[in-house]
Amino acid sequence: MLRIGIVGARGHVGGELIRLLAAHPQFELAYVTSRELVGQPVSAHIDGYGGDVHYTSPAYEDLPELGADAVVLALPNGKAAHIVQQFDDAGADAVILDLSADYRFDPSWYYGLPELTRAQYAGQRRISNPGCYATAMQLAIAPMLGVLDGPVQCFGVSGYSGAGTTPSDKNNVELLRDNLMPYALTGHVHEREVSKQLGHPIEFMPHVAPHFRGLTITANLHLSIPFDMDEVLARYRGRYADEPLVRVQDDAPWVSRIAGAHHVDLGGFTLGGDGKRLVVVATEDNLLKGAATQALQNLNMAFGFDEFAGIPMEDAA
Ligand SMILES: NC(=O)C1=CN([C@@H]2O[C@H](COP(=O)(O)OP(=O)(O)OC[C@H]3O[C@@H](n4cnc5c(N)ncnc54)[C@H](OP(=O)(O)O)[C@@H]3O)[C@@H](O)[C@H]2O)C=CC1
Ligand SMILES: CC(=O)N[C@@H](CCC(=O)OP(=O)(O)O)C(=O)O
Repeated sequence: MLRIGIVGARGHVGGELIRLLAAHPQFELAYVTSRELVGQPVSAHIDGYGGDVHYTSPAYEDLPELGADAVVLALPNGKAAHIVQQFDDAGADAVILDLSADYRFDPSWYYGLPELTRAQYAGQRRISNPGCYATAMQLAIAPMLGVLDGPVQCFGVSGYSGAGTTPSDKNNVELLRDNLMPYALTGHVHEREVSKQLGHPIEFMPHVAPHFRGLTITANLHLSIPFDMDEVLARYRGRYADEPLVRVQDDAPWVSRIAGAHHVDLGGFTLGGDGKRLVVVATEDNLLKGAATQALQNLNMAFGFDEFAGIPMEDAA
């Protein structure tokens, strides 16, 4: 068994990753850290986890000595560099997978959105996991690259688990009740992330809603040549035909149906009258394909396992 450490395991994403790793045939938990839950059994906090691992809170300087084969950083943005430095200083060769935005713009790290980037995986030991909205946006837009005319507009709505556990307006259930909260309407980090990764400008307008998990992206694509619906569907179905975690459907997907699922749904394809404006809807569980499930795909790849090992495959609706 390969041993995986999770730094920041109290969080929403860390919790999902604990569940996935505990059920994985080739991985086991080396350690899970939380300052707040130190000493407590993981089984008291994670439904369905029956192991005997307890939360610990080692000094970051001591992490390289703990001997995990891979370390997952599930901390808020801005915390990763100091930890990476400890591994560099110790000459420790563990795989490091960072869930935050800290290394998504660093070309020396592999950017792991496997459906779009796995051909670029060449044994890198440093892996940056994409943002949740950024995953959905890239999968929704990628099949039309090359026939886009101008920026793509993306209207996003996320459940409040996307805002993490550190208290803020965006995860305050009182402020969110009966509400839709717009934020970062230009310049969100995922706008820059998607524009860079696709090599095409996108304009992203995020909102947070009262539900807990799951996000919707409605993408508005202006096209350089007219398309009919059969051509659009052929592009999407062809591109994702062999991808178990990307499903293409005719109807617009609903966020209420994606919570707890490991894949992304794409659908609701609608063309304007001249065939040169396309609207596409994507839904995704931000904590799963938007974070933990994608991290597991990347860890599987890093250790040469089947990319989908340990990922539950739901039946298509
Ligand atoms: N939530 C989501 O939908 C997604 C999140 N991500 C990214 O994944 C990472 C984790 O997200 P999420 O689980 O939501 O975050 P949470 O806020 O839920 O959890 C953060 C974790 O980090 C620890 N932590 C919090 N503040 C600090 C601090 N100042 N210094 C050190 N440790 C701290 C917490 O544990 P403790 O305080 O007990 O030590 C906790 O374990 C983030 O980088 C996020 O951007 C990526 C995609 C989707
Ligand atoms: C609702 C909400 O606040 N969502 C987060 C996105 C979560 C995520 O994927 O953020 P990272 O890029 O930090 O990993 C946000 O907009 O920043």
